[in-house]
Amino acid sequence: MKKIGILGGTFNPIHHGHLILGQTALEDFGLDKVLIIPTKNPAYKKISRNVEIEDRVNMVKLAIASHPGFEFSDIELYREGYTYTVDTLRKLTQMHPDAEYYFIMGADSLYQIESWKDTEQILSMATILVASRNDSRSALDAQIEYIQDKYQCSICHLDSPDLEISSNEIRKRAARGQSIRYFVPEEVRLYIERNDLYGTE
Ligand SMILES: Nc1ncnc2c1ncn2[C@@H]1O[C@H](COP(=O)(O)OP(=O)(O)OP(=O)(O)O)[C@@H](O)[C@H]1O
Ligand SMILES: O=C(O)c1ccc[n+]([C@@H]2O[C@H](COP(=O)([O-])O)[C@@H](O)[C@H]2O)c1
Repeated sequence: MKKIGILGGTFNPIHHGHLILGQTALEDFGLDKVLIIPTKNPAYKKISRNVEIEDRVNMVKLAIASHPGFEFSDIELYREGYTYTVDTLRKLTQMHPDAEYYFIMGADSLYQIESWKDTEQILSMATILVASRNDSRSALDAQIEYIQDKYQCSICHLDSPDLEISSNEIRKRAARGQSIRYFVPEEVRLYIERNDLYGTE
């Protein structure tokens, strides 16, 4: 049975925190591949600086181009209305009913997961792999236990290096004129600069 990882995100922009998270999941859980899925229209989050979905997609494609274990997926790009994970998982399980799905996330997402649409359904269709994000390990363990007990689902801790990198910080650095070199892959940095995505407001 194929083991498929899913790494969804706003990716505004994609950065090394995302890539190392996906790579750790791929390796530590013996996944066959990780689908990198840009979220087109999040219900819960404004797209800062109104960066177009085309730019977020282009940056994802540049970031993962050389990695055979990562696969870009457009599954959320052609859906009307808000983008929900439950719809993505339903579609994937319909298309490949014989695969096992692993939804990869940082701790902030697990703390929010009960506010997501159809949490219980999501947790019945995928195993969650969660990494801490410079937060307390004991608080994350408590959240894992709470969600597992409440929904009788499977959540595994992902032992990924804690990298204090966020898209928000990258946008702020770029707007202040600070370098974002090494926060993102070089091709992504050049794309951001060429298209002045986060330049001074
Ligand atoms: N440095 C990181 N370490 C671990 N997980 C991360 C890291 N950055 C992002 N993630 C996870 O990747 C997924 C997609 O994240 P997203 O695209 O929102 O990036 P972000 O850096 O959190 O963005 P923003 O700063 O704009 O909120 C989320 O589950 C998030 O928790
Ligand atoms: O389905 C939902 O209700 C839902 C609510 C918040 C986040 N998500 C998903 O969680 C992933 C990370 O989201 P974000 O906001 O951290 O970029 C991405 O795939 C989102 O579509 C999904």
